[in-house]
Amino acid sequence: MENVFDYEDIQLIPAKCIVNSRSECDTSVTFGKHTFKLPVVPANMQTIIDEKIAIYLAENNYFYIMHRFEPEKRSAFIKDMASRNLISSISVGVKEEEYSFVEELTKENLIPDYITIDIAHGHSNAVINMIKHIKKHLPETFVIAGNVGTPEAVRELEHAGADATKVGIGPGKVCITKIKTGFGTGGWQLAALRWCAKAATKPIIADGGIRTHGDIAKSVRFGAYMVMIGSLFAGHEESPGETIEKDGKLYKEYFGSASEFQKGEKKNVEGKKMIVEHKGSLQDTLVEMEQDLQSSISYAGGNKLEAIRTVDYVVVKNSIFNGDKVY
Ligand SMILES: NC(=O)C1=CN([C@@H]2O[C@H](COP(=O)(O)OP(=O)(O)OC[C@H]3O[C@@H](n4cnc5c(N)ncnc54)[C@H](OP(=O)(O)O)[C@@H]3O)[C@@H](O)[C@H]2O)C=CC1
Ligand SMILES: Nc1nc2c(ncn2[C@@H]2O[C@H](COP(=O)(O)O)[C@@H](O)[C@H]2O)c(=O)[nH]1
Repeated sequence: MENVFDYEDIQLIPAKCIVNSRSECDTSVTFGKHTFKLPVVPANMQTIIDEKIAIYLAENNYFYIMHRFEPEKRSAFIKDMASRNLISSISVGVKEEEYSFVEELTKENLIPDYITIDIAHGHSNAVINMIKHIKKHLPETFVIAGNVGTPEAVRELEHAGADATKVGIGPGKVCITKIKTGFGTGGWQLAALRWCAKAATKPIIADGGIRTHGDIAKSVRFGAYMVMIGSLFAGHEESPGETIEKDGKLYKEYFGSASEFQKGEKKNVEGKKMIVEHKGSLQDTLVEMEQDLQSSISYAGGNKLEAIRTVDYVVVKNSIFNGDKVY
């Protein structure tokens, strides 16, 4: 495999500006039947999203994916979102009870707009069978399947009926898959995204490893239609979980979906728990993300997100921050 690189190793090359103000640049993206303000989705993790945040995001035209760790709440959630005339977007696993859950949704005529199959190793028959099951019972629902890290996996999941695939095994901030198993796209996530995008005929979500807003533009350049982000969304006022005070500073917890803390047992643990600095309001971060992405579009020499997809780039091997801290 040639050209292995990650976010840190790449700089996009500016093209002649065609706008008079960054505010003229349009960051919106169409994903499935809907158009959203940003090509960004907060990770479907329990310390990143809850019902209240989902409503806020949907009301304000941002894409969201509800996590699957309170399975009994999902039907009521879909009903509630429908009663508010908002999109519904949920996650499922692949265990036996999830098959019955999908069938129940059909019986109750609860049709989610989006379902994400949220599994660590998505290149598997378990995921292929679940895609087929959802497409059989809920044919109108847009199915996102993952996670994967190879073109073969993207092709197989698309062939099974997935409407989008999610790329990223091991690059996450609270991930320890790379350490515990020796496998994954950690350290070369951006190159893996590029590799997968070349094979994809449907949209790809880049998942994990985003550390700066510029990484969103880089993901778009290398083939992402959506970018899933955990750690940058953790620690906000609205984020689920307790605020912790330590040495006079405020923090919030962020834990992996495969952490011992999430699982409640020490079995196949591939995630950890950490605390992150309290960041203020989610809305401020979303606005800053939009402004930064508008600026990226202007540097790409366009006024729409599409302009970023074709910009030139250079590989600067781990040197773009010159040893500086990111912020
Ligand atoms: N993006 C990433 O890099 C990663 C993300 N995660 C997140 O952690 C959460 C838990 O993930 P996951 O463990 O898949 O979900 P589950 O714990 O729900 O497991 C789903 C099913 O798949 C089986 N399974 C899980 N991993 C493997 C594997 N490597 N090979 C064969 N079978 C497997 C499990 O059986 P059994 O447990 O008996 O093996 C179980 O039956 C998810 O939210 C996922 O997104 C976890 C790791 C990596
Ligand atoms: N290996 C693990 N990966 C995990 C776990 N929980 C979540 N995730 C993945 O991380 C991203 C978020 O990454 P970030 O760099 O933006 O913080 C998330 O969307 C999942 O794909 C876990 O326990 N283990």
